Amino acid sequence: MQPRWNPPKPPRVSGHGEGGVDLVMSVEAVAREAATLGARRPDDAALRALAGDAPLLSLRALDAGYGRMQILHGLDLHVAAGQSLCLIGPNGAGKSTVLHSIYGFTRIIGGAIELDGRAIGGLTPEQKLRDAGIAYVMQDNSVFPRMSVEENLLMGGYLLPGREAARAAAADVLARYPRLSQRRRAAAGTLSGGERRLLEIARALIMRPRVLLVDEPSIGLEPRYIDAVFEILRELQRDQGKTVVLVEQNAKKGLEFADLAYVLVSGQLALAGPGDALLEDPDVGRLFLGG
Ligand SMILES: Nc1ncnc2c1ncn2[C@@H]1O[C@H](COP(=O)(O)OP(=O)(O)OP(=O)(O)O)[C@@H](O)[C@H]1O
Repeated sequence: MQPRWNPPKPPRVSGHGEGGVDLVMSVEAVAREAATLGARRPDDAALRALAGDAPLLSLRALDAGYGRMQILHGLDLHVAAGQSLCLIGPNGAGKSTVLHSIYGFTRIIGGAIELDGRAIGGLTPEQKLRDAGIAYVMQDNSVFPRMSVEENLLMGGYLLPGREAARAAAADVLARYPRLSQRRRAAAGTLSGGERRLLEIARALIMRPRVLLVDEPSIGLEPRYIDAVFEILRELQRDQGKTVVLVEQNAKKGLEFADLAYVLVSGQLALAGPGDALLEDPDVGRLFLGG
């Protein structure tokens, strides 16, 4: 008889190197490398300095998880207004859990989450979105395929007071993205992969957030759309001053994009620095960039 419980697969470290080479490491190698990187972990003062000593969003010694399972262990993180920060690391390291914790999807066990120096760890996701100006773009394909582009955008405004406010916000967003505007009456399911990702980001903008949490913007996208999506995020950061915190499995793209990068291993910070510095870092190169 087949066992009903499938034993967990061993963790893999995967990255996308030059030429799209996937790097896969054994469990032992992951443990060994994690220990090496841990020795280089910056302290809180160094992390604050990376955020110009003026963080907008901070995690302080955050312990968080799901139910009884603790995933994040004493995580410190600081990002300033208008900065971008990319989380990279092995599968299962807890990168998405960081975004889930900031947005309010996890159980906070200890530590604090602060926005502008105010503790926000106790707010619900709705309060985060409506009151704190934090929006979350989830990893999975989350458009409603049978609804039009415009209707999908209106869904992003469900916390606004009344349909008219949502319509006005959707019109603002459509004015910024002609590609979506041209197709606003089309069913979202007929959009290309890149357009669907744009719609997901645009929907998160309806509430005019200050902070955008973006989970794996490049996942499932054909290579020709990936640069376009990062360009949209860059424009939001550079021209509109949004703070962007993202998780990215394509480490090279994430590091090229982000001002700051944090490497997470087993729910702990292993390494952090400017994105371009980590792009040149030999440990990061070996682990995540294919050599
Ligand atoms: N909603 C959830 N409920 C329970 N456990 C979860 C949930 N989401 C994630 N986990 C668990 O938390 C751990 C960390 O997962 P997480 O998705 O944060 O890692 P990750 O670094 O983003 O990985 P990946 O790169 O594979 O997406 C994993 O063991 C995962 O199974």
